[in-house]
Amino acid sequence: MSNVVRLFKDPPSSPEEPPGVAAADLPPAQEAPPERLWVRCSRAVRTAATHERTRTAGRAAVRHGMYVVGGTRIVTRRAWEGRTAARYERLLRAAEAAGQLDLAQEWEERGQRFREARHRRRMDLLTAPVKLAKSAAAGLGLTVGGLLLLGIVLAVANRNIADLAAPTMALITLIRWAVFVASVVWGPLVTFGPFALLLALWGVGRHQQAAPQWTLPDRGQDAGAPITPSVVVTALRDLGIAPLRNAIKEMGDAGAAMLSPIRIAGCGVEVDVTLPSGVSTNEVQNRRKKLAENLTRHEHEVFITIPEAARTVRLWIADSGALDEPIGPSPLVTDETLTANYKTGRAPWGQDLRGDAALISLYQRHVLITGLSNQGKTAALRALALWLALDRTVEFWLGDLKGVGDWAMFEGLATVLIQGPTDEHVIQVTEMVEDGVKEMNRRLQAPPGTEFPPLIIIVDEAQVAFMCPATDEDRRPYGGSKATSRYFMAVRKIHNQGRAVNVILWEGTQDPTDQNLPKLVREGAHTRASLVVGTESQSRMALGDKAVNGGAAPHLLRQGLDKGTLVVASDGIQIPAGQASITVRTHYIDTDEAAEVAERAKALRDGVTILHTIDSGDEDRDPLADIAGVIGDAPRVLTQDVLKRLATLNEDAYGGWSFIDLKRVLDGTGAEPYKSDGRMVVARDRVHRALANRPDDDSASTSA
Ligand SMILES: Nc1ncnc2c1ncn2[C@@H]1O[C@H](COP(=O)(O)OP(=O)(O)OP(=O)(O)O)[C@@H](O)[C@H]1O
Repeated sequence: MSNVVRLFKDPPSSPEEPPGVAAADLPPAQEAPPERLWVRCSRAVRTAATHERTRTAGRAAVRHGMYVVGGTRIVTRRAWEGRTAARYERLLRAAEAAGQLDLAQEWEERGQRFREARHRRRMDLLTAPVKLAKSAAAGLGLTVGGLLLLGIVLAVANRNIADLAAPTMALITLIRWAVFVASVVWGPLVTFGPFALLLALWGVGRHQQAAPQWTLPDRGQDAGAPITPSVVVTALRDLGIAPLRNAIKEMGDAGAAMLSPIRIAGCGVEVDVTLPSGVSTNEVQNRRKKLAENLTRHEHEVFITIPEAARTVRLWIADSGALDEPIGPSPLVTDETLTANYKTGRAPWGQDLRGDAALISLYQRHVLITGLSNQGKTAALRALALWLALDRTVEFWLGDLKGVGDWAMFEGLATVLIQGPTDEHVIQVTEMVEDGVKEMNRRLQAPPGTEFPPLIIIVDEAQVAFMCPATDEDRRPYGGSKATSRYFMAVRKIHNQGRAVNVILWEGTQDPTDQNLPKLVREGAHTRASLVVGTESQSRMALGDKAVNGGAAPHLLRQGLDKGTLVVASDGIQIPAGQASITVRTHYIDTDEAAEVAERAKALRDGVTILHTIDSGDEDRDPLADIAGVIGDAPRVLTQDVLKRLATLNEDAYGGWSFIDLKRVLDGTGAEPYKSDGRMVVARDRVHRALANRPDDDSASTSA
């Protein structure tokens, strides 16, 4: 290494010495110059002064000092109010601030009465000295007279004249003792009295927490503390709404007059707050997070709704953490005997926040459920369908535009089941909904009074249909929201007229936008429910302005944590008076449980033929084969159901068919319609026999 030329005379020492250099070989480390004493002192002082323990001690000292100051203020005020009309004035102002004019009038009258009584007492005082002197003279005379009389009685009884003065002397001795005791006690009383007074004032101040906020112990410690009127009033006062703060300050101790009694409501409490004039309900609603924090709760644990009464907000405050507890399983899963009734029944969907069962009527209501992805939309929609499947009169046509098997259990239950995400599936779903329109039109033309079995058309992941770019041979788009858009127009028609003839559309859709969920489609649903969504504007799309203005806030639910929690706006569910929506935590029915419920529903019904696709129906039909196809495995099917299924299979060929046409085809085949239990049916075996015995058998093929 001797040929290495060093570029630096004194290379700077590296922070880490190369390994292998013995410590002894190193030059002695250069010692840092000693710090000045004042620097060290000031640093020590600063460390000590800013240490957490010092701060806590400092806060405690100020706090307890302020308790005495606050206590003095409170006691003085109480004394002052006890002697003057200030109390009545204060309560009068509080009632005025809260806009309670009746109450204000009452306080004014009471104050007036107090002043009159005080005036009378003062007038009485003017004549009091004379009265006092007179009664003192009378009292003295009576006492002296009484003592003398007692002395005379004693002197006569004891035959001793000296006893005449004995009672008077005894009284004088008593007075002397009293003076002696007072003089002994006086010294300590004078010494300790002020301390006792301070202690009493401190006690009052501590009880009322009369110290600045920053000196009080951390509020985090009492997270989840019980909700009392004073907690609610303080939380409202500190909300940052100036008129509310001033009004509450004016009210002083009377702030709780704004509150209704605090009621236990499910896993939380509920209280109505009548706001002072000048404070609007949505100002409070907009500060939900702050209010929740002031109440030592998380934002999602406080719900603010607007009840009927004017200028009133209803707060529902959850017990801390209670909303994170799961709710129990669905009655659909636990009660194997459960059945449904489309017209009169209500689906057991979940629980509201009060813990009451949330039951929803699905009778003649189009349904729309929205939410972000993977939050439980399919599960919520499916739970409704599973319940309704337990009414055997209900027919389902189902299109699942995700197609990963979420609805697979409806195989054998739904008359039409389309599962898949491609444009081809969208086309089939569109045709299914268009067939729904035809069925609706057919029903609308039926004689008045005709009863129509419910037909529920379900499209899950409907946004896929709206966003589909495919067009048909006439260049009409399947997706989009133009007047030519086929899916959109079919949905609109059913929304407009399907209800009365029981052709009902349910849609599940994800992450709504104006493009994937057009306004007219949103507005067309009678029951609108939303899981968590991203923004308030999405909440408005999902539930409508009215519900959101009334406090519905699915955008404030927590993504991932509030799975299955829906905000529902519908007249089919009981919503507390004055509110526009209700929050429902739905029972979760997983896919396996759903399959079990579906099996039960199937057991309630005959075999139903599933049409996995809708035929476009241009080819020549074979009516007998088609009849066999739509009968499926059921031993016999009502003629009207055969007609309906034929029409679903191919509207063009069979849409206009009546019983006469059916009879015409079956006449002479040996499979003619016949009466069973008083109703006309077609038997599967007979139709199959007719098919088999047909001379020109070659064209027979079922289209199922
Ligand atoms: N009521 C519920 N309670 C608790 N968890 C639920 C509930 N509903 C759904 N989940 C959970 O959410 C997951 C997603 O549910 P689901 O498939 O219904 O959501 P989705 O919104 O339809 O999803 P996607 O966006 O894929 O359509 C389920 O696997 C389940 O774990």
